[in-house]
Amino acid sequence: MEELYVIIPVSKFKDAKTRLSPFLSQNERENLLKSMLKDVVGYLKNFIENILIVSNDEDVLIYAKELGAVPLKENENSDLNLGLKQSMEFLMDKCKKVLIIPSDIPLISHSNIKNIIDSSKSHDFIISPSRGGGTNSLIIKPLAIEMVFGDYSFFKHYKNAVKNDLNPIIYDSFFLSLDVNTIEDLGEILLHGKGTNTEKYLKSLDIKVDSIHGAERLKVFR
Ligand SMILES: Nc1nc2c(ncn2[C@@H]2O[C@H](COP(=O)(O)OP(=O)(O)OP(=O)(O)O)[C@@H](O)[C@H]2O)c(=O)[nH]1
Ligand SMILES: C[C@H](OP(=O)(O)O)C(=O)O
Repeated sequence: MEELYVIIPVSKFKDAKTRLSPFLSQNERENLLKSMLKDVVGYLKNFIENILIVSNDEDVLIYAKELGAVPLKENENSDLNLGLKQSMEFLMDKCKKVLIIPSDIPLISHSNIKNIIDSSKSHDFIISPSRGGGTNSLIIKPLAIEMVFGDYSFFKHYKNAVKNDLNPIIYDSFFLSLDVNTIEDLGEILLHGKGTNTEKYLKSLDIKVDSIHGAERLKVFR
């Protein structure tokens, strides 16, 4: 039985990063998701071979195989939380713990994810917050708690861990907290993501970033 398996949930390419429309076209959003996924899987492969990608999109599953991940076809009429539940049911008898990581955190390569992986040997619940109250990494025993990704999921997951006496640990990381959802987030990747596939792709679109210290920190334009 493996110590740890990574689960990466990925939406349909055509539904990728809807909050970046119309700044990015549908094709550009699909390519952005592919670049981010390549960064996430490529970095994790330095530390762990067992990576499962769950999706309802056959093209995502083909891409998963190209990246050296195990593809899992999501059940029909599913969603993010049900897809994660299905993945953990599939892995129940294959690994002791799972590391759930979203596809949209390309700065993971600048984080120290190895700390979390090493800590998972002695802790059963390790969670990293995303900005806006979400969850950007989660180590648990399969099905230890209900998956409630969505609004304020970090607090809900943490509260559930306390209720179930799982002794939750919070792993705070700027780079892990930065999931790409808004145009301004693209600016953060251009600033901090030097050398990532995602930064290269954004530069290929001639997207630029300026510091403005206004209503938002960064102005992102093309
Ligand atoms: N398997 C699966 N993954 C999903 C689903 N919905 C979102 N995801 C993935 O879950 C992670 C977090 O999702 P979000 O941050 O909401 O990303 P998103 O849905 O692509 O972005 P928006 O369209 O802007 O909400 C990302 O890796 C998504 O690709 C789903 O229904 N099934
Ligand atoms: C899925 C959700 O991501 P967000 O929409 O907060 O980026 C979450 O982290 O629970």
